[in-house]
Amino acid sequence: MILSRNGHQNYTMCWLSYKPVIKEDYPQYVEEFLGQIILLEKNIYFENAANELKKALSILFETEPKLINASSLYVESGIILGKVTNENLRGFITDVEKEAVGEEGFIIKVIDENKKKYIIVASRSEKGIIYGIFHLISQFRLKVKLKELNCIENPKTSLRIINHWDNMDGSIERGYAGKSIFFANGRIKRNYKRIWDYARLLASIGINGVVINNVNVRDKAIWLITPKYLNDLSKIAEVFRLYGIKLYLSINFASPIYIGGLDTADPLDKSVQKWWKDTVKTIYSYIPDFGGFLVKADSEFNPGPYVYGRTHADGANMLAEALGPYKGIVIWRAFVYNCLQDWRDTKTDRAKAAYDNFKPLDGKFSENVILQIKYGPMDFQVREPVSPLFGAMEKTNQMMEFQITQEYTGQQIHLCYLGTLWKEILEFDTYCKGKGSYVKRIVDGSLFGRKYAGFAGVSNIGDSINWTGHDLAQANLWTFGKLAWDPDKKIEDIAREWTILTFGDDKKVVDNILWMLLNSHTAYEKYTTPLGLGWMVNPGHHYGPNPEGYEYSKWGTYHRADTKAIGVDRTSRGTGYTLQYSKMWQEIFDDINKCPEELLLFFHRVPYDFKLKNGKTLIQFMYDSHFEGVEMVDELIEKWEELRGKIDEEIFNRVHERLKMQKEHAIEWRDVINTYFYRKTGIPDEKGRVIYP
Ligand SMILES: CO[C@H]1[C@H](O)[C@@H](O)[C@H](O)O[C@@H]1C(=O)O
Repeated sequence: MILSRNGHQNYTMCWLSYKPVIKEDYPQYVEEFLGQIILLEKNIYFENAANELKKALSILFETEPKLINASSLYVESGIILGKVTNENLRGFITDVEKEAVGEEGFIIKVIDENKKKYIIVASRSEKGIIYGIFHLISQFRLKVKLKELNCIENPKTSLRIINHWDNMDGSIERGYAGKSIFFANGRIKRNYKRIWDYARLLASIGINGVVINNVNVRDKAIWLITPKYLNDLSKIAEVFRLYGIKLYLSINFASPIYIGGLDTADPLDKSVQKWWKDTVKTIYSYIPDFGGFLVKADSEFNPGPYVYGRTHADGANMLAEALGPYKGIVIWRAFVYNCLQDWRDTKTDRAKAAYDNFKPLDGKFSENVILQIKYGPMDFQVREPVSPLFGAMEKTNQMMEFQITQEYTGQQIHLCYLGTLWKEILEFDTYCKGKGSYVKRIVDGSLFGRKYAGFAGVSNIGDSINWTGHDLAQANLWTFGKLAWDPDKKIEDIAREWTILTFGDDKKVVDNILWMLLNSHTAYEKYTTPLGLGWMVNPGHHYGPNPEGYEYSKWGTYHRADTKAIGVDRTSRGTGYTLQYSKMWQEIFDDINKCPEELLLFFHRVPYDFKLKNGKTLIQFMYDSHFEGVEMVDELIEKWEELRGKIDEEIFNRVHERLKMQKEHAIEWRDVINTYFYRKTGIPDEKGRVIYP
């Protein structure tokens, strides 16, 4: 539902757009249990959670539940909010249950006795209660039965952070949903209402941290860590805090030079160390629960410790020491590679860079440093193997970096649901400690017993009416949060829940949208760069096909197609990239017949007449894949058109428009890529379809 244009709110609330439930559909517990909200704790976090609940109930069930601040339980029914340790809950929550609720977790427990009818939502701390309340609200909306409300939930990961690549002029690097909600014209915006609603959206999916500025920290953004901006930042932090979310900032490693007037940023220099300590102290005087720094160092022209002949551990640990006393953390990105390569150099392999730079530093990072690693070794392509760093650094805290914004996956013009890909990544078994060494167990910290671990997602939101440009791209944000909370959750369930909460539970609506989501990544992969090929995009903005767009440039992303073969030999006989994996995967990836086919061209140089598993030649597979991909877009459009009249008209039309653009651009991909291969090889399509000469 779009809210008033001339009024206050000109944006939707995505999956939090509550609609009244029709009376006949009211669950039987509405009358008996939802008459009042009983607040057992007196603090703003619990009060805020109670207000969220009250607001939701009043829309969903047209009730006006009374809000009772109580120090004892004198009423006989209602929803109770309290801490698990609250005296009044003794007798209702067992010791075992109490123990099972962690720092950010919650329990929902139904008491259905003769005289007592309670739904208890209890958390250990101020942080967990908002998660519990949002969970309960969504259970109501999903029409979950009374008995099934009982649950204990704890996030499996400690860090669930959104990374904004927002610049202070209001632009967003790789943003496809409008302008920044945080910055404009070199200043911090004061639109707390939108930030408030953003905090609500994030808390409802379990996010607990947000980095609001771009990792490329330039110009004015370098000064965000100074009193010039800290006052305004503290206001933003205050809004987020209410929803259990900590504020983090990206920093420029050379700040001591830019801001401090020093002539070095050498991490081992005493004056540099002191400068950072003073700066951090000032930050915490404004924002007492400041999360910490995110750092892109020695990467794509950003300064870093290499400039001074120091290691990344030297750099990260210096900052960690400054932040440590305040429980702050340093999130250090592993996206470090040579971006001044020469295409004639076939020895350097960009895929090897992260491992080569960081593996030797395992065990050298301080306790409050976390290495943030992109899911694959290159750069968020439609398909890449899992980065070999996962599993290779037993003594280092690690985080998974996913790109929610669709830089290489259709820029929110194309529907490309990323949950299916992310799930595959998380389920990958690295074998680093034998069978069962899943990526999800590395990034939740359990495999190596790390306290700090988790997920970072590059934001796909902006100030557009629906936050994400493409309405269905909201599903990517939702899914990121849900997977970060619990990487074991089934992806179909995550997608289904989003669909119902966003569009209602009409069977056709749910079936069709679910099909669209779950098949869209496959479609995109088929009509763009299948088999692990990747890239082939227009340089700079990265939208649309350009087979040799990056082929002779400095960025090191070559596919090296000639008239006979395509792909890079990354086996132990080639660049040696496969040697970065555990023995078992080395052998599989090394062998062209065992290598998972969807990654074939990532690992191997393959002749066009090579026979794939289904008997097709590589070239014929390429042609077929591109035609099939476009046909799948036709199906996406069909599925959507069947929902006309069942979906809010404005949203329907917006998505419809984008799907039509997707079709047009998918055709362009198909024709440009197929033509490229036809020209290279001279081999015609055996089905005789039109491939442009
Ligand atoms: C923020 O810079 C981005 C850059 O825009 C993007 O094209 C590249 O993929 O990755 C960089 C990174 O992840 O640092």
